Parts: sequence; C-alpha cells; structure tokens
Amino acid sequence: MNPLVAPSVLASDFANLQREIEMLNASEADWIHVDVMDGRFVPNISFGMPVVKAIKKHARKPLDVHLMIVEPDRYLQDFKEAGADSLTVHWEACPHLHRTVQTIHELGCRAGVALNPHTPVDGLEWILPDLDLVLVMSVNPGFGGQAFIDASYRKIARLRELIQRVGSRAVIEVDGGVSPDNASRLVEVGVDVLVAGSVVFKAHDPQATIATLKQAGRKAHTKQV
Ligand SMILES: O=C(CO)[C@@H](O)[C@H](O)COP(=O)(O)O
Repeated sequence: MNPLVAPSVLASDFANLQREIEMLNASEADWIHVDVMDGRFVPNISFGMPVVKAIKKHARKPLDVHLMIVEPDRYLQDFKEAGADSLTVHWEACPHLHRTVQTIHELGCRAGVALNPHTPVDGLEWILPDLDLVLVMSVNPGFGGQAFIDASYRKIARLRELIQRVGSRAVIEVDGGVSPDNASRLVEVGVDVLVAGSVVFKAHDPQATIATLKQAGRKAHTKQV
C-alpha cells in the first residue's frame, strides 16, 4: 500500500509560508508536518503557537504537530487551539506518558509518541494500545537536512512486530533523512507515514517529489513479488 506523505514545513520558505502551504494543498501530501522546537529538548528553536495558527489558516490538510519540547503537557491545549489535528510528544520528555496521551485524546486530537534514535521500542508496549501514531526519529531531532540513520530500518521492523503483537491501531511514521531513495525500503519494513522536509522543499518541483514519495508503496510491492 502507498504510504501517507507528510511534508515537514521546517524546511519551507518562512517568508512565503502562505504560498508554501497552498503548494501543499494542491499536492498529493496527506498531512502537513509541523515541527515545534523549544531550544531545551532539542538544541534548536523553530516556532510556536502563532505560527501553527498561521499555517492552519491556509491549510486544507490535517496538521501533524510534533512537539520537540520539554513539559509538553503545559502546552497541549494551546496547540490544539492553534489548529493541531494530531499531537505527538516525545517518550523522553514525558514521565507520565499515559496521562499525557489521555489529555491529547480528551482534546480531540490523534495522539502520537516520538522516539529518539537511541530509545528502544520495547518501552512502548503498555501504551501502544492507546496510541494512534508512533513517530520513529531516523535522525537526532532538532535540525532538517541530516543523514538517515541506518539502524532505523531494524527498529521500525521491530516496532511493526510489537504493534501487531499487542493489536494496536497505531500507524508508524518515520522522520529524518527520508527521500525517494529510501522510501520504498521504509515502506517494506513497515512505515505508514513518510515525513520529508529538505527533499521536498529544496526540490526543483516539490509536488513531483511528493508524488514520487507517494509511489513508494507500489515500488516496495513490486520488489517483494
Ligand atoms: O523533526 C525533524 C527534525 O528534528 C524533521 O521533521 C526534519 O524537519 C526532517 O527534515 P529532513 O531530514 O527531511 O530534511
């Protein structure tokens, strides 16, 4: 099956954000991935609620908000009000993850948990039945344009097994260094949603790149046969 594609606006032209969002509206992108960074959980600051609200004003696709912040519970409602359709928090930032996930659901959002590259998938076992999404970071979070970490393939395959074993509905999203070169293999090992930043927004034809990523499932299938 073809994956969902969620372009990450972190790599977009912020001076022309409305134009970038309209480009995504007219593309085959399924979700718009929005990276919030606080300079504490990650060594970079991106933007906060006002920018999410500005994106929402123009977006005709769901906003997939990835909170790379400490103490995310303090801001869940604000991001919901800014326009988030799904809220993904980091496993490493949440001492009371079950409660955080409950709050996200009470707000009416899809709930996701992100794992840093060194974080094992096994820690998710008891929360997986409550999740809508698991985001596997395939680079260290904080910056776009980094090289994909190869160990992510095995990690995703193991997560897929765990999801099947516990009977979770969670989809697997991968984020960092995703490109048309690795997309088919990622789908083969179990990815449902491809997040891609630089490869889309730095492309000569971003919409064509998104369309190519959407085709990853077909190529993966062809390879398997
Ligand atoms: O969350 C992050 C980075 O922390 C990502 O969403 C990146 O924005 C993906 O960028 P590319 O690796 O695709 O350039």
